[in-house]
Amino acid sequence: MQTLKNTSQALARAVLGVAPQKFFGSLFLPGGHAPLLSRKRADMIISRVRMVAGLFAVLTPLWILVDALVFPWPVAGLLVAGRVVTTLAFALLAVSARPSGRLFDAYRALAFMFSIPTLFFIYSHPLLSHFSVAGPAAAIAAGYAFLPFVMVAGLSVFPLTASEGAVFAVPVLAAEAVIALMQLDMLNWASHLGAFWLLMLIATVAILAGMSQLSFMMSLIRQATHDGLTGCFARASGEELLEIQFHIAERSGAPLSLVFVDIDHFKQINDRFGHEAGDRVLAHAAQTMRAGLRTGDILLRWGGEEFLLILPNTDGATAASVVRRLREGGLGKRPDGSHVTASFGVAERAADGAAGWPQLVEIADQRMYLAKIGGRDRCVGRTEEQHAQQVQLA
Ligand SMILES: Nc1nc2c(ncn2[C@@H]2O[C@H](COP(=O)(O)OP(=O)(O)OP(=O)(O)O)[C@@H](O)[C@H]2O)c(=O)[nH]1
Repeated sequence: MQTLKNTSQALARAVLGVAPQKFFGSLFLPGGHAPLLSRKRADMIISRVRMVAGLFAVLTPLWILVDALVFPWPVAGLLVAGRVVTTLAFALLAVSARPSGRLFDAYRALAFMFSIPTLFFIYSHPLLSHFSVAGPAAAIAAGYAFLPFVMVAGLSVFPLTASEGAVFAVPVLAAEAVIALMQLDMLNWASHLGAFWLLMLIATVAILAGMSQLSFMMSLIRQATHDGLTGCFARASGEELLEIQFHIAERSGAPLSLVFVDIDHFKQINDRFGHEAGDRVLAHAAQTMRAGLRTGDILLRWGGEEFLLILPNTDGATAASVVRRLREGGLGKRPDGSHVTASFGVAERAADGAAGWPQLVEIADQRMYLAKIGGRDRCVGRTEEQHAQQVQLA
């Protein structure tokens, strides 16, 4: 049974290029899955929309020559007018779509892009059927009927989930169905049904291609944004996440806590047991911390043996209880069998009046330092800091 499972997994991996769980994980990826992924995906979609729109803004007017040469008047004139409008729409899209990091803008750009050829198809197809053309014009007109096939195949260019791909394919399929219904008296049922079936198959393959792009993109982003040793977010991507979370909290007025974590006497591990043993301790401590967090909490490696814990929608008191839970669970063991401990500094955006995320990090860092000088293996938050100040004054 296990062999069968392994073989089918290996087969699926060979076909899909990634583990099937990862591939199908991208099926219904919600927009807010990870703010970083959403941002990068939105920008990639918009830059591809710009590229495709720019390409068609150049290619569409070139085809005017073919229309003018092949079709009789007034069909040629009407087609040329349609192409001029189409060209202008593509050009407008190519210059106006700007990467904003927002998925909504990416969806809007995609919808605009797909609606241009769909409307041209709805406009041109009845036109060509109405004025019956013959000879080379008839051959070219028959080719124009394949425009919806090109459109659904174009879905494969974008890193989309299955549901997103389906949403963008449906209007094209609907346009094909409407056109077919309008012409039922002229052409036979079977050929329309066959064409529709083929269109659906191409849409399915294009959506699968878009999903595998998304899956590939997700693994590339993961590699680029995560620290190889600990699997936590790396500092650069972590700073981006901090900025996003800080703005979200500022806009909504929600609390946002930050915990600065620094492993105690880590240098001794390296010095006594070697760098590799130190690496193992670091990786294990990070893994233990991650396992103790809620989904939505973010752990990033700030550098060396320092970590930052971003806790959205969490006030200072709750953050302190999160730290208590982490400390109780332990951070693993040193090679000599003693417990790994750390010093923690907690800061909260509103309570500490931080003007920006760098200031919030600075406050948490200072409190972590207070925890170090207070004897290590402890947590210092706003209350403990105030208490220490009162003791100093007294
Ligand atoms: N093995 C390993 N060591 C690292 C890594 N990054 C940083 N270090 C080491 O971590 C040590 C940090 O030492 P210190 O900053 O003196 O801090 P500490 O020994 O933990 O002492 P306190 O923080 O004061 O408790 C240095 O020796 C670094 O070389 C890493 O990726 N792997």
